[in-house]
Amino acid sequence: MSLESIDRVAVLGAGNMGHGITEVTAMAGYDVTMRDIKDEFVEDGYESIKWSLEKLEEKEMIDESAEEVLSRIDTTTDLEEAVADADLVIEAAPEELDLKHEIFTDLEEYTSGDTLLATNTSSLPISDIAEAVDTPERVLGLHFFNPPVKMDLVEVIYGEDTSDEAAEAGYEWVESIGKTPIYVRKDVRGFVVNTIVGPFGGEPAFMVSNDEATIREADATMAHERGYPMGPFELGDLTGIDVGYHVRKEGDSPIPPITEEKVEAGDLGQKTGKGFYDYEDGDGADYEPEDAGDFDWLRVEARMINRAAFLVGEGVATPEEVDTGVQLGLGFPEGICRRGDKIGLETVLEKLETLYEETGADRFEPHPYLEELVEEGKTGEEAGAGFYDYGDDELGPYHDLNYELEDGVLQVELDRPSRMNALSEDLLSEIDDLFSSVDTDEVRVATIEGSGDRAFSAGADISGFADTAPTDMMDVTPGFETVNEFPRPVLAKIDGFCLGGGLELALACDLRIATERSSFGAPEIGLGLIPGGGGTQRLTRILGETRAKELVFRGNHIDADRAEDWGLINRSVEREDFDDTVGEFLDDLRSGPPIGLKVAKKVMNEGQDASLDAALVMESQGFGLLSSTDDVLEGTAAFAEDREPEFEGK
Ligand SMILES: C/C=C/C(=O)SCCNC(=O)CCNC(=O)[C@H](O)C(C)(C)COP(=O)(O)OP(=O)(O)OC[C@H]1O[C@@H](n2cnc3c(N)ncnc32)[C@H](O)[C@@H]1OP(=O)(O)O
Repeated sequence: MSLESIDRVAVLGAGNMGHGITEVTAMAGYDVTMRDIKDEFVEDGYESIKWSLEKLEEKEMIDESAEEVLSRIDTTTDLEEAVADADLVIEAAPEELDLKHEIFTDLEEYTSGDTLLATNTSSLPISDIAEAVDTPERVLGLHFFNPPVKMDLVEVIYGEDTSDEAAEAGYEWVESIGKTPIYVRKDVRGFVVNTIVGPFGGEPAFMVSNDEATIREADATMAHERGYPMGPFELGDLTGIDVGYHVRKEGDSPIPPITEEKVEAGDLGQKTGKGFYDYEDGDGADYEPEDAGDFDWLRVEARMINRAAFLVGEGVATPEEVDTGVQLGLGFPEGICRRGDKIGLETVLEKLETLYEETGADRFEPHPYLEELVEEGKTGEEAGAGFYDYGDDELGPYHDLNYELEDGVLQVELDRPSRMNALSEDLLSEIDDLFSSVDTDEVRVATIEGSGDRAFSAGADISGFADTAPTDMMDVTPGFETVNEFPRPVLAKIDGFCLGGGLELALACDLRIATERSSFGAPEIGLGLIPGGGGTQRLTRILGETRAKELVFRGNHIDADRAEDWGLINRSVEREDFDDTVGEFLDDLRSGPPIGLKVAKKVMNEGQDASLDAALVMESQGFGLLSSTDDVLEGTAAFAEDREPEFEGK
């Protein structure tokens, strides 16, 4: 049982999750059979896949045609036929344990002992489902999020008997389809993501029930001040108030009175036209930033951080896994462990202790792991350690970016795919920190790219704006300047949206290569703003006033071909040629003379703002300085000997 042994996949269920999983599996190049119990279910699922693939093809988000992807999908209503040759089966049937038992009993009969058996359940224990088979070691959870085509995260869940071999094969398979897996090492209710999200909706509902807050206060604070993609009540209305209600009921968790009232009245949210907000006779979730008041957000976040302490302390997941889970699965602006470390775990613990003392409610009882961290003085970033270690003997830890330094190439990936790699305060300071602390002797060239398949970066993180002081908003530039002044060439690899602050970051790089589908713009004017990370100045210098003003004043996007035509980027290339073109640039830059490139960059950057006379002096000083380097001796010797030079940066 390994990734190499997985060629054919069967997905059982053609509903929202089933057909979505089928689609992403086929998109990754696997042959897949989608099975449901009735022809009409299978046909509906297939039509939805076809529609979605055609949209993706239209937007150039897939490298092949919709037809080619569809040619890898078979459909059937016959379970045995669907799974007979499958190496991996993913069950995505309704959430009824008896039904899943029936399916897994049949799977034991129809599949070979080597077939990996996965369930996409979001609420049933994997171990309970695995009871139906004699070989529970090959049963695991692969929990996709809705819709699978859009959502990057998959939880890979161990049941009590799941073997490491099976879990690893599942994990690697998830990576092979371009999704991000996280391990859930124990079969806990809610796995990782739903464990954390519980208090996000639940605690504000208790507070409103107790007249300690209003719905609008809670939503406005959490969305506009704490940066969550939407307020807890808006979220409840969107997912269905009854859904959260049933999860609590099944888990024997106390139910907030307001939730109970809504369910009893049949006001279940958007689907019934009314929930916490009125969508028929009212304006829906119409809260505004000024509704925030003094809502006690710490009470909500302290409970989520306590749940994170449970997950980490009990060995269910690492802080990195918890944080990846909430960012990709829930669109949280940053990881919840990271947030705890920033708030200070002693503050979190104190909040929980006070509430526990005042109310006696179990949900506030601090988890021993949280107490342990605080007792050991690991109270967060300021103390140098918390959930994470912030020791300063190495780079990072970085939460919003990834980097790799190999063979002289520093590859930096902006890692906030659920927010289109929008530049949060953290991400900006991590860029600043990395480019100012990395050992430049080890680096010959750096690249910056976005993670996910949609954007280089869609600009500064708008969700943080309402709560940001004007002085902090003006703090965008230092990170970009560090990149601009980095003594090695920096190349922006752009595939997708490159907007606002994202464009400004790309402009701070020396070279820009983009895929044809990419688009560029300075949309800040639409927000009542102007570019604040060097955009007004660098655009004018690079494009000239006419084109720069068009971009800044109109706020429109231009495509990559026009961007190349205007000189905004060096190359616009087809996606399939992207890596090769970048590779050709990198080969030249990596083998070029480090000091020569450094001086060229400095003189060209600084010369732009000097008079021509002064700039020419800078150039000749640089020229003179280089003439005494070993690299120049090597370059001229290599020329005379008709060989490639080997520059050492001396
Ligand atoms: C000094 C610098 C200042 C600035 O940079 S100001 C910001 C300038 N940038 C912008 O104004 C661009 C804002 N974004 C957009 O216009 C759109 O997005 C796109 C055109 C890039 C894509 O649109 P679509 O395909 O419909 O996707 P989606 O649902 O809007 O975005 C997917 C998720 O990404 C989040 N997101 C996108 N851009 C930002 C951003 N700049 N800050 C924070 N989040 C962003 C969204 O909210 C959403 O998230 P969810 O799925 O949770 O709803």
